[in-house]
Amino acid sequence: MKITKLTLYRVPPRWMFLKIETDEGITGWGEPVIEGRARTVEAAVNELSEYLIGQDPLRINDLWQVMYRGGFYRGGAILMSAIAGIDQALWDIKGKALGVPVYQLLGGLVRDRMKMYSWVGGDRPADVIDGIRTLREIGIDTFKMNGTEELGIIDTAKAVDAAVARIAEIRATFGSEIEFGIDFHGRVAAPMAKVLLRELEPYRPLFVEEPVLAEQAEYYPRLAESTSIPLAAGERMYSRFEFKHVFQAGGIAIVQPDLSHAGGITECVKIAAMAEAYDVALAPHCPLGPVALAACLQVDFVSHNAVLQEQSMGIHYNRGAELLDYVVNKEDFQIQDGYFAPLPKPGLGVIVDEERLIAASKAVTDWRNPLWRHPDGSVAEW
Ligand SMILES: O=C(O)[C@H](O)[C@@H](O)[C@@H](O)[C@H](O)CO
Ligand SMILES: [Mg+2]
Repeated sequence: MKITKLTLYRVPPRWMFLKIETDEGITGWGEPVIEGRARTVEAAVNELSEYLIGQDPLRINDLWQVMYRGGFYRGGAILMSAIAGIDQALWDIKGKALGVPVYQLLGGLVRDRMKMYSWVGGDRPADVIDGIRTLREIGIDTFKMNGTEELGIIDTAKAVDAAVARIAEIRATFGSEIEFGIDFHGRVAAPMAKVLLRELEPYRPLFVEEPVLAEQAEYYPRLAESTSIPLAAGERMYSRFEFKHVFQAGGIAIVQPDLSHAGGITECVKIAAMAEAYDVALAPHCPLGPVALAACLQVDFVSHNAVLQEQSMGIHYNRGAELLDYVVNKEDFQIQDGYFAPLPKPGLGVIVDEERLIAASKAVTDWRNPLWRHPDGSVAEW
């Protein structure tokens, strides 16, 4: 079998789909994208396609090494997201060629269903109580929300009180009937992370995510010493070679590699295995589309240490399209009592509505994350 063509579709809300065609008529889909830099990843995928056209798509490991090691400069968000989407599509092709879901190619199921969580509260966390109440009606009992708005390197007791009051209200309203993670989203600097973690301790969040920016990872073990709240990170780490430092230093209880940013299935199964060796849980990051989610689920169902799966249904970014809008087999992604079932179809398990993609790609705009500023006019972490 040989790869014949790569086609990219940038579509609302902020996703990009990659179709890889072969000379045997089997097509694979991937979702290579960096939210807000889709055109940059598009260029990277087009450059990498030079190594792929004419090659055997079943030699995923070799193609991965060529894409990673073939360039003198490697790693980082753009190149690893381009590799990730291509890798997803190659696994999709392989599963379809052999007539089995990808999880079968990775050793089979370690669980019968996978726990998921939903976002509530939006960019500036608000209305989380109503959001939780609505989602509980469809059986979802695990949530994530942003912990704060903009926060200074050193900020006020008032800002801390606002962040804590929101969480206190959740526990006061729902008790321990629900669970929730709090995403600091990299908005919190190390000094304030310590303060917030201490103040949030009594409310026992399931985890605090990105307690500081990935580039401040050396603080993870120190912050972990100061709290019993499990710390989570990983969406802005892009390969085993970044995660290994986090595993060695300790402090992170849950790693969250993004299947569309950290080199794809080939890389993320390796990260999952490394995490297991360090007794670290896996909770793949996935605020993106259905192909990214399908790739996550394929890894979840073969990883003993997978504990939670993010998905973007109802997320505040999905303006212009919802998670399953481009999916034909929507029924396979149905959530039952807060869990996903294994995707039954060959490959990644998602049947893409290409006609819908083509139409949507004609009206796509370039999504950008907000540029926030502090009251003094300096740039704030979003
Ligand atoms: O946890 C999450 O989903 C992420 O922090 C998410 O909010 C960001 O990755 C966002 O997609 C960046 O544009
Ligand atoms: Mg996050």
